[in-house]
Amino acid sequence: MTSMVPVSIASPVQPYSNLSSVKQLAESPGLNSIPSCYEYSNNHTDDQSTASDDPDEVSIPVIDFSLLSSTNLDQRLKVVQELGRACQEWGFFMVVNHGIPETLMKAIFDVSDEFFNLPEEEKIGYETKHVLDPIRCGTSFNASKEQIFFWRDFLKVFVHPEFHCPHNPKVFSDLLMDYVKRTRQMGRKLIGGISQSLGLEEDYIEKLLDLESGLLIFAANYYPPCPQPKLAMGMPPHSDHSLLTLLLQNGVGGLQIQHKGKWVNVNALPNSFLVNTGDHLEILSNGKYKSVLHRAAVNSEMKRISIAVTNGPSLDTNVGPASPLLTDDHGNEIPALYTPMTYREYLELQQVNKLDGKSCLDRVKIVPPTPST
Ligand SMILES: O=C(O)CCC(=O)C(=O)O
Ligand SMILES: [Fe+2]
Repeated sequence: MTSMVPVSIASPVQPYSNLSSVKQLAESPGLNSIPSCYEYSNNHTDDQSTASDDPDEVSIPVIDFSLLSSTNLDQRLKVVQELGRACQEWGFFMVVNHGIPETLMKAIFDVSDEFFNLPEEEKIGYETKHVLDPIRCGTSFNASKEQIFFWRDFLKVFVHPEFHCPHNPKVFSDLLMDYVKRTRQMGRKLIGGISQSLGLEEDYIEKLLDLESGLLIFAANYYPPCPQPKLAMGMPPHSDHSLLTLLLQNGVGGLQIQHKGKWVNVNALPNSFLVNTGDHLEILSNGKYKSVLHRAAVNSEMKRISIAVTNGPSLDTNVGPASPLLTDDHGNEIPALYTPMTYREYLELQQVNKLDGKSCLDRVKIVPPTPST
């Protein structure tokens, strides 16, 4: 069997292959410190607070999903307002009463875990080459571009409008299809509520961004136990490219979001979904609903798996701020703050750069001219 350990422990900085897994490194016998190329905290002094700080845990807004289908209009209006507030004040909320069976949620974790446990040789076929390849497997974020690696392996699969799935484990495909069908419905309903919270028709975003052919990416993140968790980082501060991301974690915390300029820990109620706003909602809402910065810390005790489904526009829809949001109540024009771009172009732009805060979104932001004096 060929060795796929990314770096030798004796000589840490070695040519690195995208295929290598940090899982295999973490399982090397006697590993009690991390190679220097994983020392995030020592190399990001510009990131004012690093994972070595211990952020507070906060209560994030909770949305009762069942109320979005309520026939009681007052109840529905109330939950739409709550959704709008959660998007505007947090960019993050927890969804309960979503109707997705607990057994399916558990099965998705188990099958993802099984995938990461496949021999490295088997995962080679899914080496990450191009951001638009429908099945990609790798480590860190974009290991060919990074000097400091993240303590994370990943699998990313395009599951809509075309459904893809690795051949192994054998049960993956049926489970994933069911999971995607249900999370897609949930995402569309939430986006409908968010559309209304912006004062638009419920199906406005759906139609404008052609969500019938919207791109959904299933991402499983695997963070093995790390001998020096305060030095390493599972995923650095970033915003998601999506409209909305639906996230689950295997009961092990680690997700942190930036709220009012401070990093805070978020933990989900059992069987709830964590939902965050992405860059395309920020663009569409002309900056009203900002995408939220988040990151994943690691720990020394337990492996952590998170499962994200990103809900995005169709790849070829040009997305810019929604035109009804560019006029105020008095009919005055509001300047568009983002340059329209297709989702395809946006994904390619993100991939050629390092994952770095909101740097991709910054490239489509329009800087207003400074008033001449
Ligand atoms: O593991 C987590 O909690 C965060 C994952 C994440 O941010 C992502 O997949 O984009
Ligand atoms: Fe993310």
